[in-house]
Amino acid sequence: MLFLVRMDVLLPLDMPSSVADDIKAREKAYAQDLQRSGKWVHLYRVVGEYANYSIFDVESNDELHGLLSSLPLFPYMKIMVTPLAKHPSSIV
Ligand SMILES: O=C(O)C[C@H]1C=CC(=O)O1
Repeated sequence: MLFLVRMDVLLPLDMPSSVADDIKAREKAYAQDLQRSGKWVHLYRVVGEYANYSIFDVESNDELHGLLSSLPLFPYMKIMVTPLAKHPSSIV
């Protein structure tokens, strides 16, 4: 099952930079593990925003929820999920 996911990162302005840097480092490691596993298929920065658009390929809504809610940045992100279906004109 494919999902388009937008994540907007909203770190508290008063969060110490050492804490933010630790969360971002753990987020990067987790995100790269998921990319290597094939579940996090695409990850793009939104130009000019601290946000990304991603494509996930997972078995279920519950699996996606588990992956997203395990992101170290999860408490600090607004996440929007769009389920994707095959387009009738698509050739892939
Ligand atoms: O930077 C972001 O967009 C948030 C998050 C998603 C992957 C990652 O490493 O951080």
